[in-house]
Amino acid sequence: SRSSSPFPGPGNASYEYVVVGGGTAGLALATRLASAEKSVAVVEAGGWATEMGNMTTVPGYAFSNPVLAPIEEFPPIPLLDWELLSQPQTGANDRRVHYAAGKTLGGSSAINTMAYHRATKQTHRRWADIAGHAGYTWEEMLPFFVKSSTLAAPDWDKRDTPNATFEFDSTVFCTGLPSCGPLQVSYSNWVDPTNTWFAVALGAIGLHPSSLGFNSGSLSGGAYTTETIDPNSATRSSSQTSYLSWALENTQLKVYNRTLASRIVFKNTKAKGVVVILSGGVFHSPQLLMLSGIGPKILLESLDITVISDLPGVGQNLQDPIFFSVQSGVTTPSLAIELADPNRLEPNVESYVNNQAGPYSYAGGYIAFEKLPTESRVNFSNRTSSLLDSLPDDVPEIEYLAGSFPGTGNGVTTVGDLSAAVLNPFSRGSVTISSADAADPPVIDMGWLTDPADAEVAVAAFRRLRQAWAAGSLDEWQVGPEVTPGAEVETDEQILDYVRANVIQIWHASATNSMGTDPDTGAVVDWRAKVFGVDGLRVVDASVLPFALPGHPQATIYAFAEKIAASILEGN
Ligand SMILES: Cc1cc2nc3c(=O)[nH]c(=O)nc-3n(C[C@H](O)[C@H](O)[C@H](O)COP(=O)(O)OP(=O)(O)OC[C@H]3O[C@@H](n4cnc5c(N)ncnc54)[C@H](O)[C@@H]3O)c2cc1C
Repeated sequence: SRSSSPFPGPGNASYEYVVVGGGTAGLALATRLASAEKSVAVVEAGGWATEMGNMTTVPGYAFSNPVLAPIEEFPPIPLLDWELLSQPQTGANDRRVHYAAGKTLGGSSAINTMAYHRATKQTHRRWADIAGHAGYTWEEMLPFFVKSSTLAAPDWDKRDTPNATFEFDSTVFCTGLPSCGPLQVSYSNWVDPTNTWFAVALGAIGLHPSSLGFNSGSLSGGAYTTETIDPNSATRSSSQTSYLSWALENTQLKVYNRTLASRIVFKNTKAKGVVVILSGGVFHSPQLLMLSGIGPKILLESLDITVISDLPGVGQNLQDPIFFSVQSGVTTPSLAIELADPNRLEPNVESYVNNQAGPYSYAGGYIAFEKLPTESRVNFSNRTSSLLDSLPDDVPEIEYLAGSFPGTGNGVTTVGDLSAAVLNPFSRGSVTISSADAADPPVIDMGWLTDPADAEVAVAAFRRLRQAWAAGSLDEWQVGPEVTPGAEVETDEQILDYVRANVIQIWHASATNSMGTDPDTGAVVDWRAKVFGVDGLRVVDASVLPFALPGHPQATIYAFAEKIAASILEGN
């Protein structure tokens, strides 16, 4: 761990490649370019995540990190987080939401909740069609998923949960070879007992365990997820601990951290330096483009910013999957109880430190995906049905997640939480700027539930959650009536009110600089991630995904960074 940068300030140094943003994609890409003996500098606004002690390294803390607070009065954590606050969400009772975004080397990979899985085969087909390039098909992307990661099989002894064993597909990974990728992917060395129950409950409503897991191009049914956890130390694997650590030992990569990039400098329409690769993430990359004169002309002119390229799509098309839950009291042991009980502290710390196991080694467990069944769709409007029908066949509509929290009294020691995420939002948000100063935060509107189709899908998903709770398999374990929202919330209208009042983000916002073929239709970058209308500038991060990926995006963002690095090195 380091407490300060080993590198001097930028001065007049020059590089072949400058990567702006040392986050998930940025460090993966910079490492690959540096390992090919290119001169590369990374400019990162944040410092080192270890300045917050072990908050970001211990998997068991991933869900209790205060950075997750999605509320207007959130606790500031400037060493990790950009402290972004959204615009009032008109579709969610005008709430303003704190939206965590990693401000540290590693970016959001240093604060995320570590679930690792890939998208579906037809998601990649859709991406290839929109990008106008076959390089985004599953077959073409798989080598980059493999190149970025190393899989460790579950350690069944440490997991020690006989009813949570499963099959998985290791053929889509590199396992244990020296040439495997730096990102460590494994299964937690502990299982939250509540998850084993939820797996049964989801099975009872038709979401059966997948024998492949979620890394083989299919997202259907349930599985214990792979996580970005280093299996040897049971600590977080981020782009900093994996790629950057290696690069600092083995390449000439320069890192300028605690350095805020305020704009990209152009000579005519050519970015100064050989190539600038912008990797500031879904909110800051569009902000930096606009500050640099790339974006909607009318807006830029209104802020006295010289227009370099009039690209109306910059900051538009934001897609942000939402989620909400149904909760009941439960009687099983749980992560929440383990971490809250002072009597369990010593044995749990001992198990973690000496054996890399126990609750502190755990981040996330069982998740499930589905297209809503026919009976859930009967009340959909024709418009909603046809929007959903326009998605590829293998793209799930809903993700289910399980969790637990300390109890609420009245004999309830643990609250079991079943959540649903609406994966393909038809609502659109935006990122814009209110000044020409990089020190002012970007203006973020996620657009939650502003499209009625999302509201219909959310109500249907909510009813599926209740079906899972009611499926019978949870009876011996569930205590009392539903805690949240409670049985009085019954009609579609009441359910939607509850959703609007309580929905939060799952931190997977994307597509604010969408990839495509035609800037007139809102595309910002081409298939090589090159920005339209200028030279020497690419954007490589979650902002250029053409749409919200089904489920958790980090696996794809690493693979995408690998793909663009390879493409640059091939001269594309
Ligand atoms: C709380 C949370 C939980 C999540 N959980 C999961 C999960 O479990 N699984 C999953 O797959 N995905 C998860 N995600 C999503 C995933 O982590 C992100 O989509 C992904 O990490 C984004 O990568 P990126 O490269 O686009 O941006 P980031 O990793 O955010 O990197 C952007 C970097 O740019 C830097 N930067 C920005 N502006 C400037 C500037 N002006 N000057 C210098 N530097 C700048 C930032 O400090 C940051 O380091 C989660 C995200 C969050 C926030």
